[in-house]
Amino acid sequence: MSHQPPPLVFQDMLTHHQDRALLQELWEHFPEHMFLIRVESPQRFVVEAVNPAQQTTIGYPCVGLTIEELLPDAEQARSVTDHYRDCLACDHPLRYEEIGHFHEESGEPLHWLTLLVPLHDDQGRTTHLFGISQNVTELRLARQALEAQNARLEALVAERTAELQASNARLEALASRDELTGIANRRQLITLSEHAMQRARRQHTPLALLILDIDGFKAINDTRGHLAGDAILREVAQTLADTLRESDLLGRFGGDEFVAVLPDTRAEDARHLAERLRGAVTQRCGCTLGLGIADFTPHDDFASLVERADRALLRAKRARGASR
Ligand SMILES: Nc1nc2c(ncn2[C@@H]2O[C@H](COP(=O)(O)OP(=O)(O)OP(=O)(O)O)[C@@H](O)[C@H]2O)c(=O)[nH]1
Repeated sequence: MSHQPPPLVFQDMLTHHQDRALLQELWEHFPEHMFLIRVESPQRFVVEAVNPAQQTTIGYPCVGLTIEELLPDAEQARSVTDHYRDCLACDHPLRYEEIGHFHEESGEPLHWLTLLVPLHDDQGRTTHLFGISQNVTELRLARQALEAQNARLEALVAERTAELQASNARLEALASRDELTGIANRRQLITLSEHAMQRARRQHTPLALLILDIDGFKAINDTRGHLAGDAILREVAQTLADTLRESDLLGRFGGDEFVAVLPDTRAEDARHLAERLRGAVTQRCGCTLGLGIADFTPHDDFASLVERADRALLRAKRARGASR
């Protein structure tokens, strides 16, 4: 198969002589490496010529050397000849980046961006590979430094975000917890109770609300002091939390009043549980509890439910006062 050489780039503008002169100028003065490799076989590549820029870098006569002789590092030589074979196989200009240097004792490896062009004879056989190599080490090192800097920044942002999330979680916990007892505060109790009531309404399930109030707490404070009063509030909260189920909600409603919301619980079961709570508090905290219970109806909201439980608590207190 005969192979038509492509027309010269400048054939319409330059004479053949000028064309050659231009190539000669480029070869002599181009600041990047230019080289011509003779393809003796797909396994054997020999340096045919290097331009002055590349000759300066190499520093010793290299024309006539095979790639293995030219490059001291066997792996680097293999990588280069692999690129040459790729170029032969695709029979098309090839661009690639490689890392390496010409001298064994050189320090940090250099990065080269290379364009390789197959050159053909009249029969279309690839006899030579023409290459231009640009030293892009500074560019690559700058890119690596930028990537490292980006990675550091990303790590810093991730660290700050985690800190922020943790402090948000702490703030949220602080905003939703009663400082003295650690159980839900009134605001949190109302929010959670509204959700529980919505579920009860939707699923037609029972729900009960208990108000528990420490009997004669003012007298405890007055006789044993506020710190002792605080300790009792903490003990009562802990005892109530220990006795209730995981799914029940418990909060400090204010002063010496606690509210428990019991999802999936009928009035009768709520009464039994309330007695258990009172028994546990009497036993563990050395005080007694007044109690009011309200059963949820679909028309209730938190306020109406609390109001009924509060009235029941007052009635119970009055009844106990009258019976004393
Ligand atoms: N130690 C302490 N006392 C508190 C706290 N919050 C409210 N109190 C006190 O709790 C007492 C509640 O008094 P009352 O509402 O009259 O209740 P009580 O003395 O238990 O009366 P009854 O409920 O009728 O038995 C008041 O003296 C408040 O000052 C607190 O965080 N710590």
